[in-house]
Amino acid sequence: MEAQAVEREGGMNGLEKLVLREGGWSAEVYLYGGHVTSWKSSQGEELLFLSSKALFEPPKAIRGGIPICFPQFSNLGSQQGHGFARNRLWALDAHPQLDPPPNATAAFVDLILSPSPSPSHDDFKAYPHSFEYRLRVQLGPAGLLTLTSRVRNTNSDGKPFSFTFAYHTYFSVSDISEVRVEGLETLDYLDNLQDRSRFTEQGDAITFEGELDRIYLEAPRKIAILDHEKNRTFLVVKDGLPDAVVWNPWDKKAKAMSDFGDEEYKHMVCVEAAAIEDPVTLKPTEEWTGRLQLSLVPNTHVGGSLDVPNAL
Ligand SMILES: O=P(O)(O)OC[C@H]1O[C@@H](O)[C@H](O)[C@@H](O)[C@@H]1O
Repeated sequence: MEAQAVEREGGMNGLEKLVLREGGWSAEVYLYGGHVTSWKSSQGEELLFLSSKALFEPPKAIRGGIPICFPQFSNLGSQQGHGFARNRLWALDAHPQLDPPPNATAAFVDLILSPSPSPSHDDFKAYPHSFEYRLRVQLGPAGLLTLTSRVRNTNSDGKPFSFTFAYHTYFSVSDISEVRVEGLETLDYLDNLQDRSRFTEQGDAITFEGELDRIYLEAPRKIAILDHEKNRTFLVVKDGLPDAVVWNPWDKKAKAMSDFGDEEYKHMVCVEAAAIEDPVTLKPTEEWTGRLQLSLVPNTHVGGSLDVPNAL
């Protein structure tokens, strides 16, 4: 369903996108991947990182914005890396099952990942389950960007299924060496650069001096990304998503990625709200909801009094 402040436009390479506008802010969502590629402040400043080399060429995932990793995070299973949702064409959801937001000024769009394909389709062979995946992207007052994912098991064979998941958000930052991620201190993490061995975070914040690729376990609901140079903080609020991934490829890996500029690692950081260590398991008719809320606040530490909208 499209609210009034939403327009359908042609995007890169003829791929369709939806543009949400609210109070001078805007966000863009491609049907390809159900992928948010832009979130701009009322000053017109882009807040998400999108690579200048992003391809917008199916079946390659778009490098930047907010890819959706489903039904598998990374290579944790037999699926393609980060699952198939980010490189499928989603559709507008004609029958959204969420009520319109109570705030009448919010712009929102409801998408659905095409219902499970026939048994002969490669996706079904890789993930032989019937599901409905509905995504609402909403832009509210003061630019609050909310992504709500709802996955329902529609298997008629009585079988449960499991998945891992991440909102793989790429944030735009002025200079990665000046960035602090707060809220993950003292947590256990799995280090993707060391065979996912388990460690405990020792620092009082995460800072970046080289490649970093970690899955923080049972992370708190709020995580802050402080950008000193810009004097601003991104606030990530997650519900239904216990874990958090922090990733920066740094110079060597940046050079090895064909859809990423050699120097672009300096201006991005991924902080991903995720469900990884304990996969989500749904019995038939059961539904899971995972919600991500992004907002921008003046430089604030995560312990401070931040205005966080209600939980699920
Ligand atoms: O290149 P991809 O498939 O988009 O993945 C990018 C990165 O995604 C992160 O979530 C992973 O932790 C990294 O290991 C990975 O390199």
